[in-house]
Amino acid sequence: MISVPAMLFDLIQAPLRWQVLNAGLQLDLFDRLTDGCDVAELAASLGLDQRRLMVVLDALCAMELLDKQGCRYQLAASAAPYLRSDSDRSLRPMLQTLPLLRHADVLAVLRGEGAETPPDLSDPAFWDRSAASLRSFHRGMGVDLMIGLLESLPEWPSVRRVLDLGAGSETLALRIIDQRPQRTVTVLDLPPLAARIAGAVDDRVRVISGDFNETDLGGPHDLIWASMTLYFARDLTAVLRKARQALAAGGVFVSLHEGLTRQKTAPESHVIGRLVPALRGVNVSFEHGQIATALRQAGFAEVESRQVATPFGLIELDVARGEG
Ligand SMILES: C[S@@+](CC[C@H](N)C(=O)[O-])C[C@H]1O[C@@H](n2cnc3c(N)ncnc32)[C@H](O)[C@@H]1O
Repeated sequence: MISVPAMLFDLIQAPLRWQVLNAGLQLDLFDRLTDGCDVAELAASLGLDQRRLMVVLDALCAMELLDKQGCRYQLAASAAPYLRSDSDRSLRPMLQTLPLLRHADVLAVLRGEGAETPPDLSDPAFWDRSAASLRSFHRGMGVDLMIGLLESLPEWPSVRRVLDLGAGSETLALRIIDQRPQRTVTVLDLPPLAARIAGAVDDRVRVISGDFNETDLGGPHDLIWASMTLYFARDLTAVLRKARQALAAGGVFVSLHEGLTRQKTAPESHVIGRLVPALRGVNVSFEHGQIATALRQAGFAEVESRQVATPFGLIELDVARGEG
């Protein structure tokens, strides 16, 4: 556990880390430095002062995103998959859009200064605009974790038909099918994001375009996966009941959402990550046990819940089985 003085001192540095990374993104440094480059050459090509550029490059080295050899800087091998724009696992679309939602002058927002337009998470166009960011999150970090969680289920080896509710991208569906081509995956998402997903898959993936509050979920499915999407259920129990009815006998429903504890003050990653949207009036987090309770109310006989440590914070995994 980090001491309070150490934590407070670290907070002085924390915003600078983001700003240094952001400078690197804006200047396209990570693509420019993929094969290494001399600082004088780089400064000339960017029209920047060499001394100042070196200060920023050294900071990126301190953050282990670049390597330095004399006056030559190169993108670090461990960072390259996530920071090169041409990499399958590039996190750049996420890094360039998520901060627009998460960062703000907190004091100004708290004081109600400036024209604040809250993001409208119920607007399908909002999710369509988030498509590149979601795909990048999935490819760069999310889907590895999700596949690991699916593989931890005893049912997984026998699962043939999967529904990904509020999928956000085709990435998980394609990974599931690549693992075992006999599987079929249906993804459900709002139009126009669903149309975008349909354009990125072949006939191995079925796409349902609609709102899960109203649309038929198809089926029967052996497994229904719902990750960070159930906030948009108008009646959570009703949506979960509909999901239960769309499962085959012996089917399993899996939810991955945060579960806030300590009177909604933990885990820190979620409380801080969703602070600015919450200040602007958009507060969608679930509390610990809320989904498990709704799953039981929806008629599932058995609900198993556990906390999962992820690179984006502690998340609650709820696995529901059986008829109530
Ligand atoms: C935060 S993203 C989560 C994406 C993905 N499941 C994940 O865990 O990364 C929320 C997703 O839910 C979808 N969504 C929001 N409201 C929905 C609704 N009423 N019906 C279907 N999908 C919805 C959004 O379009 C988006 O793809």
